[in-house]
Amino acid sequence: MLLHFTKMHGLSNDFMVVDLVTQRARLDTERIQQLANRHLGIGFDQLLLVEPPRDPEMDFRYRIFNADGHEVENCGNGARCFARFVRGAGLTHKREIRVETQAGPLTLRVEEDERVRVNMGVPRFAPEAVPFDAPTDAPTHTLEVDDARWEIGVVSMGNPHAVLVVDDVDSAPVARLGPLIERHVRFPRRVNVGFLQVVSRHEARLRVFERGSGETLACGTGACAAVATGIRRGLFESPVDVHLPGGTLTVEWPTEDAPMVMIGPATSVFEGRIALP
Ligand SMILES: N[C@H](CCC[C@H](N)C(=O)O)C(=O)O
Repeated sequence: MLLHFTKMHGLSNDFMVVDLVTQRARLDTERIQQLANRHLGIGFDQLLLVEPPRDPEMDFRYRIFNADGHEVENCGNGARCFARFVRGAGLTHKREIRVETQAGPLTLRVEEDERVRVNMGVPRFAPEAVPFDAPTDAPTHTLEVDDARWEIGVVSMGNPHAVLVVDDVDSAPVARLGPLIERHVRFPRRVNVGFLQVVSRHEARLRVFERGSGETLACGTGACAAVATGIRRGLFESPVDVHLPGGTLTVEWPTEDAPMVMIGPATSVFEGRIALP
């Protein structure tokens, strides 16, 4: 069978988007790994599946798979691409779109300028919500990695994030520390790892070593995690512009019990078809 897909990106975090409302396909872990391969397949950081909702209150079901083929709870850059995809594909004409994810409901709003505003929900710091092995939800935790002790912020944006503050993201040990923290024993479901440089109270630079995909050029939930842990550590005030290698996201979090809002672009690159056995 021929599977139709659209290649998209959010600040260079790239996705294969598949409409499973009007198509049928079974994509198992091995097949997703093959499709993610940048030499032998299509190549992407994540696969996004558009499915009919199970909850009648929702417009769509939004499923996310990392390049390693495993399904995950949330993807912020993907949510923006999802919103623009379903409108571009004529699956909805709404500007405010409600989607169900593994992490719960998300509200996506396509603005007049085609940027997308995503209500990312309330960040959760309780260790059991991440999950993370720690006695309390303190603003920072000490993690022993590579014979050194690192102070990290830990938060769930639906998916797990650990955030380290560094002096300069350009020289941060992303390639060395990223994989070690991603698979650290205290994170039973692994973790996304953010390397955060504080520029001012309203500005940050960030690189993210993503769980299941490696370093990406942008990470939406990572930007939210950096702001959430940063505000809790007294480093930022809302709103915060987060500069990632692929571009800038604006993150708003007016009070600790309020939902976090992320605003940014979403871009379609090409449409394609690929033969599946
Ligand atoms: N690697 C993430 C999923 C994709 C998140 C990222 N691409 C974003 O924009 O939020 C995880 O395993 O939780």
